[in-house]
Amino acid sequence: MSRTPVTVTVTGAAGQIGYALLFRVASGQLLGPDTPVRLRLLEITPALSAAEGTAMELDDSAFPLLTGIDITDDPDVAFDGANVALLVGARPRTKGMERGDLLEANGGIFKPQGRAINGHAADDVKVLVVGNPANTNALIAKAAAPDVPAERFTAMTRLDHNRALSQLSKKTGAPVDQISRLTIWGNHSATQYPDVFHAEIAGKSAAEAVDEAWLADEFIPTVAKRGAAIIEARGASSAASAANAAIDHVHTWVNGTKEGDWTSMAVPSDGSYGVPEGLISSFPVTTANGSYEIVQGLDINAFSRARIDASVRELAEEREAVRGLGLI
Ligand SMILES: NC(=O)C1=CN([C@@H]2O[C@H](COP(=O)(O)OP(=O)(O)OC[C@H]3O[C@@H](n4cnc5c(N)ncnc54)[C@H](O)[C@@H]3O)[C@@H](O)[C@H]2O)C=CC1
Ligand SMILES: O=C([O-])CC(=O)C(=O)O
Repeated sequence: MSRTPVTVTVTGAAGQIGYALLFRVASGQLLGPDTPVRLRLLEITPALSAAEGTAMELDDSAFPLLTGIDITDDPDVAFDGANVALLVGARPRTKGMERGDLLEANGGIFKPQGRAINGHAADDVKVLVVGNPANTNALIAKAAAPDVPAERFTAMTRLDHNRALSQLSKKTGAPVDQISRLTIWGNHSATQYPDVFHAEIAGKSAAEAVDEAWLADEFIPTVAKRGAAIIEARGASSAASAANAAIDHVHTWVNGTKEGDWTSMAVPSDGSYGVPEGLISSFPVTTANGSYEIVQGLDINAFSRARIDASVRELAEEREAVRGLGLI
């Protein structure tokens, strides 16, 4: 274990996802059992003490791979030398807040963080935005970091992907590891489109194993509204499953997708599948050697086209809104 530590910056470190995420990063589940990590935790000033408490617990876990922890409320310090940046902290929507207010409040967080990444992160930085509205927050951070290659800014739809895998597994009885080529398209919101038309179960068409009524009336709404269902049931938004998906997202980005399979990541569009260039939209992607590529050439049927277009339209509206606010 003589490798140089990888610097992982986590924002919102004192929040509930942070609490579920940091121990897994420190234990080696993010980057693998041979990669030491240095954690840099960013919090707002009033939450620094709580972040320090979490750091004490990280110390008390005596993780062999954890070489150090820094805690700060200054983004320039937090992103200094960051190889992996997990942007979790965000301003939640509160009562009476309009969507524009939410986008503006988050612009106040993700614009300075994008600038700090631009000025201080390592040349190979990989950014995952988890904080909602994740796709548009990633767009704001990307716009504030013109010196970082745009493709390094991604947003999380892996939780939606995992939710879709699990629902399809329950319906068909197939174990999740026999299901491949599922796709989440579009926005991490209720308009997202979980697509099984290219998915396979043990190498056979998944779409043929289910009927269209189940897809339209149960599968798609269950996956798309799962976040709200968790809030309703738990009284708090999903945290451990979100942290798990963040681990999966970065682990796959760094270590590669399985032969013959792909995953879902929200990445800057290159115009593929009619998604306007630059929007951070979820696509099927393969990864290898620390890079990803959007899977090309899939046939999109009319059922899928309408749903992809609806979610992409929402992303375009969010982009217009943040443009109007001068955030990009
Ligand atoms: N993309 C996805 O699939 C999912 C996204 N989320 C989103 O993740 C975000 C975090 O969720 P939780 O951890 O449950 O929230 P939380 O409210 O428990 O924690 C958020 C933390 O971020 C901190 N924070 C706020 N502004 C900050 C700033 N400028 N810099 C650094 N830290 C800051 C807060 O002090 C707080 O400790 C939320 O926006 C939530 O909606 C949650 C689940 C899934
Ligand atoms: O709405 C939220 O904060 C939670 C969320 O994104 C999800 O669980 O997918």
